[in-house]
Amino acid sequence: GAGSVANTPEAGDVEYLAPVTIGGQTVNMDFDSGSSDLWVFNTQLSLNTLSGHMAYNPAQSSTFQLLPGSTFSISYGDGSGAAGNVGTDTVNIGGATVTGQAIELATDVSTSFVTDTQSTGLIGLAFSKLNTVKPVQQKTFFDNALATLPEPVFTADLRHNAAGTYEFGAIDSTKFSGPLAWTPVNTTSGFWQFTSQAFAVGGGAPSTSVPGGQAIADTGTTLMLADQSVVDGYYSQVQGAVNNATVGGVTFPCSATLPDLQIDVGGTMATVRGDDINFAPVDQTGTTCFGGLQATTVQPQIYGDIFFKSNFVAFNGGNNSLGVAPH
Ligand SMILES: O=C(CN1CCCCC1)Nc1ccc2c(c1)OCO2
Repeated sequence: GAGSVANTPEAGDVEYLAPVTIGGQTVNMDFDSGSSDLWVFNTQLSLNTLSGHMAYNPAQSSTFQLLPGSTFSISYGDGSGAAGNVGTDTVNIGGATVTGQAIELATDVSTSFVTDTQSTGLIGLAFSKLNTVKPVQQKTFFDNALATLPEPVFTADLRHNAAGTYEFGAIDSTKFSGPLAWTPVNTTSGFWQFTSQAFAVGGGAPSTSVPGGQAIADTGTTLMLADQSVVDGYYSQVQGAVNNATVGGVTFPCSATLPDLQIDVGGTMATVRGDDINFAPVDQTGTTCFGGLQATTVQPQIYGDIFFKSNFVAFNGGNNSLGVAPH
């Protein structure tokens, strides 16, 4: 059946966590449409590493089974990572249930995960070809659930400083306004990748083509990482915006009024609210603010939580497409 869980933003909308029940144990996890491993803090880790975290205890689960000789090792674009061994267990997310789901048990996690005590790990929702388990690659929760879901979809409803929803198997049309604009997804890279070739600022004239012209929908990335041409075009319309090498990106006066950004999603222009592009102050006085739109030199572009706060997104694993609508 379908499943629906509330998600909760950590302070500053840095990441969005939602409850996952693994072998009867409910833990809060980071749902990440930009990766394809489900890994958890667990009782193999040292007490220092576990301090402040919830942890999955496979010994307490009657349905856990070790996958002898299986290991995983994952590293993310921000340089963080985790590694360990692997078993299977029953996973239930708001009623959507998968038996025999690969549960990757970290025996090593990088610092940013240790300090992020609200997160018990990640649930990857990109395509299974990116899964890092060896010697036999494993499937994501969504991939395993596809055949049994009423509809082959999951949806992300992320909000600024407020609870939202992750839903599996149904599209709740009360969560967005107007029709969903559907775009085909290119699954070659293993991401939810689509064409994004133009942008406009504050309702101005659309740009011409953006180099590379590809983007991925990534709930696991906090910001919106776009081509330099988009970043330059947008912040040229923000008084006092500067590239601030000290803090590592574009900042502007917190008092600035930020224009909306219109961005191409498979031929339809989606809007990112200017308010959401004012991400956070970088100083104690709240004078200088850090932009939610930043440049990436790698391709594809990465449309993270800044994009999702203005747009409800449906991920269709039946026909490999994305549906986007304002919310
Ligand atoms: O690494 C991530 C997302 N990642 C998801 C798992 C938790 C830790 C953060 N995003 C990211 C951050 C910076 C990047 C990048 C991707 O690609 C280039 O620079």
